[in-house]
Amino acid sequence: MTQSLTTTAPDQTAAIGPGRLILVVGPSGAGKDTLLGLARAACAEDSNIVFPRRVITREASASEENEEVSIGAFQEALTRGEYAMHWEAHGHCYALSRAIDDEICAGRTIVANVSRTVIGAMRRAYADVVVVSITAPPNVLAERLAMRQRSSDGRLEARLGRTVEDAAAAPDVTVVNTGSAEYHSRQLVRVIKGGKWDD
Ligand SMILES: Nc1ncnc2c1ncn2[C@@H]1O[C@H](COP(=O)(O)OP(=O)(O)OP(=O)(O)O)[C@@H](O)[C@H]1O
Ligand SMILES: O=P(O)(O)OC[C@H]1O[C@H](OP(=O)(O)O)[C@H](O)[C@@H]1O
Repeated sequence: MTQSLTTTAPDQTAAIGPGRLILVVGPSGAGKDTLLGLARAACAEDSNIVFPRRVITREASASEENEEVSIGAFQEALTRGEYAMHWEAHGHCYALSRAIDDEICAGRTIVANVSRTVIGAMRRAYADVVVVSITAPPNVLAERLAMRQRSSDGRLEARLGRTVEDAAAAPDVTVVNTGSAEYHSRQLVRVIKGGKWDD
């Protein structure tokens, strides 16, 4: 497990700051949205911590209030440069709006569940990036996805089989989410607030 919480982009003049960008990543079923939901509630009183809604080409559901867009609207917004980052996975397109850049320029902390494929580019684009990997053993992932029964998930074997091989995707902090979600969400909150995470 690694604990160097801050990554400084090589070209400080070009990087967007001074606020922090916290990227929560990990395999499907690890518990990213669960821990983020609990952390969001714990940070509700702090207006300097922002959990932006993701833009996704799928319907919003009980497990996530994403901004739902059609594939056409997504591509038009992308062409207009409206997204700070975007990626594709599991047959859907995802993005975070450029509005996060204004928040980061104002010194706020942005916390979001993103693809491991965007980490390298985000480390270069932003001045203060922290990557938090949420993980669990493969059998736990399989059990959790089977239990979740989200209708838009598609074939669970495909979700479980997805891997991202990218040296730039190495996390700063790893949370093995096999204890209680409440316990691990408190670890995430400590990272979000800039403290030691495993006290
Ligand atoms: N610590 C935990 N203990 C038990 N169950 C958990 C824990 N964390 C999450 N879960 C459950 O595991 C399932 C998957 O969690 P969640 O949807 O948060 O994963 P995810 O990493 O966001 O997955 P995806 O990338 O597919 O969206 C959910 O049903 C959730 O309730
Ligand atoms: O495997 P990689 O590329 O790291 O992650 C891809 C995407 O998979 C999950 O999407 P969903 O919210 O389950 O649809 C994550 O939230 C992430 O956005």
